Amino acid sequence: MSSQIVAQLGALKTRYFPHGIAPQWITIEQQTVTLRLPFLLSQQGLHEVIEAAGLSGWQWQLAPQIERLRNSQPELPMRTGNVIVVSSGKGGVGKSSVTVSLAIALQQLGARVGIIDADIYGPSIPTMLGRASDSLQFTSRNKMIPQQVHDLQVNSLGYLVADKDATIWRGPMASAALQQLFKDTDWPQLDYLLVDMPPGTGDIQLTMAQKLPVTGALVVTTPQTVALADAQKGIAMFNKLDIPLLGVLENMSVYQCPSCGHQEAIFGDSGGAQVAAEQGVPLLGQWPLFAPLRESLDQGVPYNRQHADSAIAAQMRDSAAFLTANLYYQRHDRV
Ligand SMILES: Nc1ncnc2c1ncn2[C@@H]1O[C@H](COP(=O)(O)OP(=O)(O)OP(=O)(O)O)[C@@H](O)[C@H]1O
Repeated sequence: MSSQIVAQLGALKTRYFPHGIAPQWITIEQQTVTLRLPFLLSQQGLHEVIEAAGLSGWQWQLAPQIERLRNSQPELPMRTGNVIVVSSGKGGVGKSSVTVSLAIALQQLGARVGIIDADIYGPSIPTMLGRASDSLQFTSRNKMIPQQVHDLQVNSLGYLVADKDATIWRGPMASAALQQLFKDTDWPQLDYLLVDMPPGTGDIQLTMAQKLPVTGALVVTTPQTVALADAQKGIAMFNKLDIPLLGVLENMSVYQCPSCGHQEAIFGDSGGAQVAAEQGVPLLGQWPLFAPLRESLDQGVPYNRQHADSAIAAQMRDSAAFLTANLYYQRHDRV
């Protein structure tokens, strides 16, 4: 029976498992199938697998064993796990909100997660996570101790300099500051480290991306035409740097009324999906413009942390899990 299930799962072709599930990821004991995947899987993803394999009579369990993948600078010592840069061609599309929400979602799925806030134009992560006025502590060896907020490990330019000081920095200073946040922080063992980059695709972003050991990148956009053109520039930038593009996340896809749940495509329809299709990269998700999301971030408690059981929090976990699967498939064949 076990070998039959392993064969059935191996032959599956789903969104998450374009090549099926490898036999070494599956353990079967009594009536329980355990998936020890090298990336994360959401409940929705697991449900898809169970349905597609026709194995709903079994107990299922996820025990992820996240793999540390090759990055753009393999010679650097790595405690920080897989480094994922979050970028946007255009400001204000919700890059920082997406970074925070994805970090919470990854952590809810069982990963150890850190965030570097390198947005020199407005390091907003400390505000979104609360405790913005906390100052950094240092180890006896003068390394920065990351802030521990909502079970995430965080360091931000916002903890180091006043907003207005960082905004006038030029490329080399911004790049040096990012490297310092990366190298001079006493990061614990992490599975994923998300880097909130400054918006845009100019020299600053290019240099910053080149100096980090990057495992993969994602581009955040809204469905607006102007944001889409900028998203394409972002994709081109990562292609030029030979950094795997993990996908496009369409934020503020539709306006969702907090009272009745009605959805309205006020910024246009599925633009992010079109860009993803044109560029041949995955669409990681289409998140609604949802006022309670902004309100909770303004109060320093991310919405999906506060409402972990909500439909939006589940959608965010699905995007986060899909991101990790794409990261694995893009990097694994070259490890
Ligand atoms: N899906 C959403 N629903 C509601 N509000 C959102 C959503 N995404 C982002 N926002 C809000 O929009 C504003 C801008 O978002 P955010 O600061 O994350 O954008 P950004 O792209 O990082 O901006 P910047 O270019 O300044 O770095 C914030 O007030 C945020 O709370």
